[in-house]
Amino acid sequence: MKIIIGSQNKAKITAVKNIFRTSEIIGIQAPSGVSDQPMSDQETLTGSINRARYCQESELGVIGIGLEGGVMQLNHQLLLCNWGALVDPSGNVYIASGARIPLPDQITKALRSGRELGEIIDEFAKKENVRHHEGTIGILTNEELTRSEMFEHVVKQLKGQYMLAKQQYNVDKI
Ligand SMILES: O=P(O)(O)OP(=O)(O)OP(=O)(O)OC[C@H]1O[C@@H](n2cnc3c(O)ncnc32)[C@H](O)[C@@H]1O
Ligand SMILES: [Mg+2]
Repeated sequence: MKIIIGSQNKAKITAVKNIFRTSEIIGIQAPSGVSDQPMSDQETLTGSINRARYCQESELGVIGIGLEGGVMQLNHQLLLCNWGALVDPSGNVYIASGARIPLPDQITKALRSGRELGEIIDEFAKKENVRHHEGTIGILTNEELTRSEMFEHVVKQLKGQYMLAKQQYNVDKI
């Protein structure tokens, strides 16, 4: 079955390809409908659902996947957060979140001044395009966990929920 991902980010596309090995998979630009830098779990989740729905509705009979990175506040601290959504050919929505990790004060301050994490982390790590490679999660975990590995966990949770629903309710036929 064809899968359309709402992003052209390499780390996101690699994650989906590594989990759905046999399907035809493409990435397209899809509007998240939220800010470029989501600042809460709710906003990040909404962005992933909007992207997944847009992709699913762009072609008949396909699966749409949206993966969205953001930050959220917990106990006066900002944490990196990630959400994913899968919309199946019948329009059912499955959601899952990824690993979370606190952001250093220096990054939190820059985010609170309105800048995007993608840009801040490049400065912090003295690298270019971190968002397409190891990601913020990779930099902050000394590369123990990369951005595409983290998204692989999210995609596994999405795929698993969808496969279970398919077995139990034959969702694609509803
Ligand atoms: O092209 P898209 O799919 O939008 O990919 P993106 O890298 O911009 O990723 P998101 O929109 O999902 O993430 C929102 C913001 O948070 C940043 N971000 C989130 N998680 C990150 C990570 O692990 N590494 C680097 N940047 C991250 C990202 O660069 C954006 O500024
Ligand atoms: Mg983005």
